[in-house]
Amino acid sequence: MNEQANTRPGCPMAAGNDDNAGKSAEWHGAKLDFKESMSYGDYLGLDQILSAQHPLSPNHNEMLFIIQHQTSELWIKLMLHEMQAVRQNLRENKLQPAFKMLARVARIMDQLVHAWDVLATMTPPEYTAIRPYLGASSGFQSFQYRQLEFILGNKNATLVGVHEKFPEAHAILDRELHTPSVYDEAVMLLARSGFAVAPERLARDWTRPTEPDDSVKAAWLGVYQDTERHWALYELAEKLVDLETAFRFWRFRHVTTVERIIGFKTGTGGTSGASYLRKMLDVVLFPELFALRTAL
Ligand code: HEM
Ligand SMILES: N[C@@H](CC(=O)c1ccccc1NC=O)C(=O)O
Repeated sequence: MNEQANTRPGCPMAAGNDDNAGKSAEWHGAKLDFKESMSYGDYLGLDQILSAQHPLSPNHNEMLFIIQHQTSELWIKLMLHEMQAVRQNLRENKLQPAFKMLARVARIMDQLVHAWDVLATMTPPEYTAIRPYLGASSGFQSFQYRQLEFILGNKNATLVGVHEKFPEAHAILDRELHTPSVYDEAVMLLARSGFAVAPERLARDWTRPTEPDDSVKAAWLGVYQDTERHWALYELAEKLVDLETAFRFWRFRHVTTVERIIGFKTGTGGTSGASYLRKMLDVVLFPELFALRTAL
């Protein structure tokens, strides 16, 4: 008798099978009784995660829409966790751990870029059936996404107000707005490494988005002109460029997927929709790292 067939959990042949009579359930030595100890689902909080999908429409495709966003939010949560640690490591001049985390964040972003392929299986009529149920909700109100933009330096004080309804999220975002970004920390590291960064750049208004600075450009140029001497800063610069490149692809896939699904309709969040998202393609997170390349 094939052991695999008759001892598979839930296999009707297992129940009452003579080979198993009188024996307690067994499967390749695996622990099967979790009445008293922590199981997979307990550890991962799957009760909460898997009971958090509440489609509002009768449309089959809404489950895809919900899960696509929920998984994106989970990955954004991890990116924030990593980027906060990157910022702290840069402050402490610990570059090696920061490199590992930056590489991880870039790979997560790549994964989110490819995730658009799944959502793009949803056609305009399929989405049109769901859209009326979304009301005024929009990804524009994603608090974690806004925090990610802020930690990367794309600050925007006006958008913090969106989260006033949720004091905890609002406080976190407001703190992030006032905190130097990961890129600001990289610039401070350049200064600590002996590069002449303008004092105004080192004590700027942190609530403003990153603006290109000639002294920072000259410093990064110095790094790229003598990579042997400044290897760690060179590696940091390239990791940041990797991350920004992945983020640019994400923005591009967002706008092209949106154009494919809703064309040029106004967004549920109140913006012009695809045209607004196209403008966001002009955002440059780490301006000097791209500008210096022309001078090499
Ligand atoms: C059918 C799919 C989607 C459509 C039609 C769509 C549409 C839009 C539109 C029109 C906007 C502009 C804001 C507005 O007025 O609503 C927007 C913003 C946004 N969406 Fe989506 N979106 C889709 C999927 C996603 C997914 C999967 C995510 C991932 C989390 C996402 C995240 C965001 C974010 C973060 C913003 C704000 C961007 C910014 O302010 O720069 N969207 N989306
Ligand atoms: N802004 C989208 C709606 C939308 O995409 C959305 C709505 C609720 C939750 C997440 C969403 N995704 C990204 O914006 C629209 O205008 O159709």
